[in-house]
Order: sequence, then structure tokens, then C-alpha cells
Amino acid sequence: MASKIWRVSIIGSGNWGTVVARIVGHNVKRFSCFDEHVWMYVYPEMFEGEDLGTQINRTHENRKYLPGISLPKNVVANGNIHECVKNADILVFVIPHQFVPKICSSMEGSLLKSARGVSFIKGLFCNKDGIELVSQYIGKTLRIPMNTVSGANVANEVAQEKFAEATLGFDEKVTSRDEASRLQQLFDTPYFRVGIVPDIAGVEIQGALKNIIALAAGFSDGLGMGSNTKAAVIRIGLKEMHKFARMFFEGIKEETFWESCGIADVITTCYAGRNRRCAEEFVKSKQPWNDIEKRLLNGQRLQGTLTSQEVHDFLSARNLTDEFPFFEKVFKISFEGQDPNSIIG
Ligand SMILES: NC(=O)C1=CN([C@@H]2O[C@H](COP(=O)(O)OP(=O)(O)OC[C@H]3O[C@@H](n4cnc5c(N)ncnc54)[C@H](O)[C@@H]3O)[C@@H](O)[C@H]2O)C=CC1
Ligand SMILES: O=C(CO)COP(=O)(O)O
Repeated sequence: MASKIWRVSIIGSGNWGTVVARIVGHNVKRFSCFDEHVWMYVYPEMFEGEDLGTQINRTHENRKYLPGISLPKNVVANGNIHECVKNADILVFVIPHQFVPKICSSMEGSLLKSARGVSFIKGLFCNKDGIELVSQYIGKTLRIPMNTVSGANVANEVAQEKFAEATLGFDEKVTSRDEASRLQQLFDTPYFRVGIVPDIAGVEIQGALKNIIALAAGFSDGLGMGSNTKAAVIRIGLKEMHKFARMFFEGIKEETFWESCGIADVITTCYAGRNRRCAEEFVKSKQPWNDIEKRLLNGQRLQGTLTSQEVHDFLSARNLTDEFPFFEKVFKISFEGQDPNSIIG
């Protein structure tokens, strides 16, 4: 595998998906071990009277999800999932997690046997029956080895090349250090520094759960509380995130909580993320989540509300909601009309 030229496909072209495609598009030209063309799957939709993928290839800009940022010309948008993935050695998944099952089923039978994947998705599949990381779900469904990347990465800031860090998690049983380093090369730039840790679950679970903490931070902002309150929300949220990760995933390394995928992502999301912004608006406007998402995000998707529901279903099926009172409060404020003031105290 190490001497082969890797062809890369990006599955996703939303706000973060487009930034990841931009980074990869630049990086494959820097290293001879990658094919210089990068496919980017664009979910078919019309924008400004034109098919979005066609517009991206004409303008080299994703004007719907990342306006004002140019894409390198070697990133080629395509609305046909089979064509995007059939020759790919590396599949980079960056779509909202609710769309993963459908995308995976549309890819089945199209992949190279040697393909492998990296998930940049921040979400979780959990319900009353059990819990699964998104990367585990993709790996099992498509029968490919998976890795994961997560970090303090508000997309619009990374797009403007403002310095950020991220963490690449890999499983030492299926991905060698050499392969993990080559993946690191694919994503690392001087303004986007990617560290590697042999701990997929530790990296990924935090990326999913921090979105619940961000909702609480948004409630606090919506109530007009100050920074001490928000710091309290972050502290309590971090403790529950740590407890949840430890309780339901074996082998998570303590050091991973201190990487970009951990505490740093909680901080940035609680100050600059979409979940925070929509939660502030939820408290102020008292409108339903769907209306707020449509009004504020122009087609981008929230992950925290769904994750809050999923975590609640999972915990309540096991009579464990009392063990996670903070997550439970976020759920009740979000979906059962509980007073947002109850987030603290
Ligand atoms: N935006 C950000 O700042 C960051 C996002 N992430 C994570 O990356 C993942 C992807 O997020 P974004 O790229 O920001 O997406 P986004 O929030 O911009 O969502 C829009 C994307 O969803 C696609 N979409 C809409 N309906 C669809 C359908 N039925 N089937 C398939 N795709 C559909 C759209 O075509 C578009 O590509 C999420 O898990 C998010 O949490 C991670 C780090 C930063
Ligand atoms: O994950 C993010 C920053 O690291 C972005 O979070 P939001 O989805 O809340 O914008």
C-alpha cells in the first residue's frame, strides 16, 4: 500500500466538506504519493438556477456552502456517487451524520477492495438498542478500514487559513503508523496542524458529544448570562462527556481528552459554532429547531439536536439518565419545553 499512488474522493460538499476538499486539493499537489485529481461528491441540488456541482466546476467556488473561498481546480465536483468512489483508494466522509446510512447504501458494491476511509463527521449512532461511532458504522457497512479526524475546526475560519489544529485517530490493529502518517500528510498544512493518536473512539466520541455542550452554551448566551456561567456550562459538560466516553467505550486514552478533538473543540464550538448560535436563538425566539435551522443556516445542518435526542434514547433505555443530568437537561429544554434557566443549578 505504501508505494501506491492514492486517489482521493471527498464524500460531502457542505460548509466543512468544502474546506476539507480545498485542503486535500492543495495537498495532493505537494506530494507525489497522491493522484492530483480529487473527486468531491455533491448532493444534487439547484442553486442560483444552476446545478450546484456544475456551478462549482465552472466557478471553483461553492457559493452555497462556502461563499467567497476559492477551490483549487483539481477538485472536481460530481453528483454521481458511483463515479466519485469507484476508483478511490481513500474515501473522506464529511456529511451531516443523518445522511450517512443512505449514502453508504448508495455506495455499496462500487468500492475498490483496497479502499479505506477517514471520517470528519461529528455525530454518533445511538438509540435504545446500542451505540456506534459513525466511523464504525461506515467501516462495518462498506467493509473498509476507517480512521477519523476531529478538532477545534470552525469551517469558515479554517477556510480563511486562520491557524487551527486537528486530531487524526487510527486503530493500530488495522492501520499502520506509516499509513496513518501518510493520511496525516493528506490533511496537514502549516495553518491546519494534524496530530495523530491511536485512539479512534477517543477522538470521535468527543466530536459528537461536544455538540450537546454547545447547545447548553447557546442556552446560556440566549438567557444573557455571562462568561462565568458559560465556563460553568463548559466545565460540567466536559465532565459528563468524559464520563460518557469512559462508560461506553473501552480503551480510550486519557491523553486524547487534551488533544484538539477534546477540550479545544468544546471551547471553540461553545463560542463560534452553529449549534451554539441556533441554541441562543432557540431561547430568544422560542421557535422550533427546524425553523431556526432553516432561517439561520441556509441549508447547513445542526448535529447537536439529533445527538441530544439519540443520547437520551440510549440512556433512558438503560435507566441511566440520572447519571448524566446535564445531557438530560439539554434534552428536556430542547424537546420537552423545560425552562432554559434550569441549565444551571
Ligand atoms: N461546519 C463546520 O464548522 C464543521 C463541521 N463538522 C462536521 O462535518 C460534518 C459535515 O458538516 P458540513 O460539511 O458543515 O455540512 P453542512 O452542515 O454544511 O450540511 C450541508 C450538507 O449536507 C448535504 N445534504 C443535504 N441533504 C442531503 C441528503 N439528503 N443526503 C446527503 N447530503 C445532503 C448538502 O448537500 C451539504 O453538502 C458534520 O458532521 C459536522 O458536524 C466538523 C468540523 C467543523
Ligand atoms: O465542529 C465544529 C467546530 O469544531 C463546528 O461546530 P458547529 O456544527 O456547531 O458549527
